[in-house]
Amino acid sequence: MDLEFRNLTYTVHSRIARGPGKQVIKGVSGRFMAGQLIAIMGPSGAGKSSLLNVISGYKSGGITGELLVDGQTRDEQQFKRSSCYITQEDLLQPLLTVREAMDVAAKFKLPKGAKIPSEEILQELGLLEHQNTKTDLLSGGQKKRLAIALELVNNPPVFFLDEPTSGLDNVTTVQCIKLLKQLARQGRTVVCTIHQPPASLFELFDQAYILADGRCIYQGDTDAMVPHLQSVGLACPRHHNPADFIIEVTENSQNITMLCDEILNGKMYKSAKFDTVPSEPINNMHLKVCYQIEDESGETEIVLSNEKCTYQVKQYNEVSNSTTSLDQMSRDDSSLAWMKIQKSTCRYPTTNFQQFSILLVRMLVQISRNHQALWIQTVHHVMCGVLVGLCFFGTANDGSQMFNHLKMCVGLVIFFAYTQIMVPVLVYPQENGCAIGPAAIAPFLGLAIYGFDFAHRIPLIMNIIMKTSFIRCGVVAMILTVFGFGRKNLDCKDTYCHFAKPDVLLRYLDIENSSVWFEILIMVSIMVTARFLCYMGLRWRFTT
Ligand SMILES: Nc1ncnc2c1ncn2[C@@H]1O[C@H](COP(=O)(O)OP(=O)(O)OP(=O)(O)O)[C@@H](O)[C@H]1O
Repeated sequence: MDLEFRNLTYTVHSRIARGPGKQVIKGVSGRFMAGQLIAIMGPSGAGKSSLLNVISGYKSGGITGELLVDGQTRDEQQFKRSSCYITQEDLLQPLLTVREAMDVAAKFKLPKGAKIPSEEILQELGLLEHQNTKTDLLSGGQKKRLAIALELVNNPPVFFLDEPTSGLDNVTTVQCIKLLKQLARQGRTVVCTIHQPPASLFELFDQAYILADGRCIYQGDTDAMVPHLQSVGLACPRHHNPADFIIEVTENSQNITMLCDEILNGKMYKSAKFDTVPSEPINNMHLKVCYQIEDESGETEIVLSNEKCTYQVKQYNEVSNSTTSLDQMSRDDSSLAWMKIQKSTCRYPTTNFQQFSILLVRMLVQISRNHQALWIQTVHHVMCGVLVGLCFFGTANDGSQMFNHLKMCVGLVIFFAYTQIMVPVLVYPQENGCAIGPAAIAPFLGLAIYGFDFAHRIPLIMNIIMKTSFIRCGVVAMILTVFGFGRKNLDCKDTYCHFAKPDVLLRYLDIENSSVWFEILIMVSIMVTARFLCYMGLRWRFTT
């Protein structure tokens, strides 16, 4: 799949300060060809990650310019399904083995019944012997290879990688880049950002795309870069790393302008291979993905390589509203075939329910293996149970202890609310946002205990606001459970116990007309609304 972009700009807007925004990518053009390993390089802050995010479709807001695939304006949805993005941090699921992680990815990405290619891919990427190792115990290089293996499950023709070598030692870095080169040689377009690679690594790349201050200062074959720099009067000293040299020259802003003008901000491509015969694709890795068509009569097999491939797709007949299976024994280019399959299926291979089930099973497996969290929960619950029991021992039926009864109900609900939040805080203290949960609960805690001693005087509007506190709903439901349902009068050892009759307490708290089920309904509604808002927030994040 050949990627192209023309006059691309990307502007970011500050969420705090108003204004025209900052242009991070400034009208660059370029093309990345199938079968090539491409390095996006440049000094820190040049816009490498931003460019990668824009051309991969990871960012879609604040962009102007044209994005093309195989010479045609691209369909963003389809392109996203034809490409993958591997982030700098390896986002691997902890507590799963390598094999399990592969199988989960395959279940997500391949239709039911399709052959799961986990073993084949692990074998090719040298991870088969580690298939029973937990992902968090892998070395940096193995993690990176697993991240690539997970994407290879559905064999997309375009790979984007953000700094794939960061945190790896020299040997592992070379292995990683050689693997990417192998993937590229099989017909994929592999684009990655990289920080000043050593000369030996730099020459492994086919194409370099160098950015400085959001502008393109070089685009072309890696081995054409030094001659190009020399031709514009910037001779790279002998034995000097060309990748370091071009970054060094960007310290002078006049050089940036001159180089940007020379390469027409990416419209020009410098090649050193006009006279050479294109190298034969290395095809020593046969990665196949089988897409099972619904009626199981035809199985589509795509071998992503520079070889031609055969495939069989179902076609939708708009006139008769039916689908017919067409034997398209095509000799198309494999990436074209990939796109056709995506077009013919027009939806994700797994239904929403299947995705939910896969995630649920994965989560349960992870919870059951998270011994630390399970121990924390067990010890925490047992200790709190014993302490609460000791504090309120022998007072359950004592009519003079009304305020202690209320304290117990409030304490238990808060205990359950905070327990759920504290486990992730204790287990993953370094995760972003883990402090937000406990902090966000504080106002609801205030609303939960507000006005217990002047319940009848709380204005209606405040009553409605208090209903938004799920902790209060929990407290009210617990009080109604303990003192409602026709509970008999409590014992009274004093001369007079005002709250010995449970009905008096419920009336005093102004909850005699509430029901446990109504409070539960409100809690469920709050839960559904919160999850819906999270879902909408995530959707919004993914579409901008
Ligand atoms: N959302 C944003 N808001 C404000 N500024 C941004 C935003 N995204 C990027 N920038 C700015 O755009 C410029 C380019 O950022 P980018 O991360 O693309 O650079 P980079 O070349 O990848 O840098 P590095 O190599 O250090 O990771 C930086 O000056 C950065 O501060």
